[in-house]
Amino acid sequence: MTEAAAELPAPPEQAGAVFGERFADALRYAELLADAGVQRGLIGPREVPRLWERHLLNCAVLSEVIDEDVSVCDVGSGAGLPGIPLALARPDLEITLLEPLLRRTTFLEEVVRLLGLANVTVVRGRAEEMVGKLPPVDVVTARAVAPLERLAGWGLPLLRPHGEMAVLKGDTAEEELKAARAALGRLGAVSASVTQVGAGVVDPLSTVVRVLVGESPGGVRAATRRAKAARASRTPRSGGSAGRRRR
Ligand SMILES: C[S@@+](CC[C@H](N)C(=O)[O-])C[C@H]1O[C@@H](n2cnc3c(N)ncnc32)[C@H](O)[C@@H]1O
Repeated sequence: MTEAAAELPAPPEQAGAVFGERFADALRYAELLADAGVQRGLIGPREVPRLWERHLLNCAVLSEVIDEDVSVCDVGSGAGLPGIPLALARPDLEITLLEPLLRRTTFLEEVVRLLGLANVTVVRGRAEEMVGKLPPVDVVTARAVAPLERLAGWGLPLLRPHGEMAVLKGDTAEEELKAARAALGRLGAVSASVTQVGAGVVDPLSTVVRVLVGESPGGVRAATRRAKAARASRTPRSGGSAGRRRR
């Protein structure tokens, strides 16, 4: 065991109720973060003593704003936060962990395999390059990835119509939302609010910015682009790849 891993505290009492029958896997995930996660520079050694409260539980309580049996894409998942705690607390969710860095996706794939997380898929890529490549999801989650306005530009186009982005934010949540409101509207958001979750589990509570989209997630321009792409894929073009395939 590394020096950092030795600093991992016993799980708090609430962890049993939050992770239920997957509590042993949550314990294993905390150990993996404290050990391999720190060794590979995916999480700072100073985070280890507060892994449970600040990371696993803080992320798992995001499940309070997520409906049953929906698909989720965790953008910029890093070492699996909030995606892995969510998948452990909510086996009913279909979760995609989207992360561009190979070192991190390698760790995520190892975690998924070691914990046998059948409801999790790891995809390597940048969110803004995944529109049209990933099936649209019901919910996009994120934590510590980018300021809200930029994140919305990446995350909202990944949603299906009437989907929701639920982002864990710190004290700046209200401020960021205020600054991003106009941009959110252009991106197809129909409502946005700040809420707190985790009563009885985490103290302080976790702050979540919730952004709901309407019929055109990603905004009018993105909807037009998608419609054009769909038309192009249906229309065989002479000299195009469809034509070549037929010969
Ligand atoms: C500070 S880390 C946060 C990781 C994790 N969400 C957490 O809370 O611990 C930011 C992560 O966002 C990823 N990222 C940065 N730009 C991205 C993009 N355009 N699309 C998807 N992920 C991105 C980075 O590779 C990194 O893993």
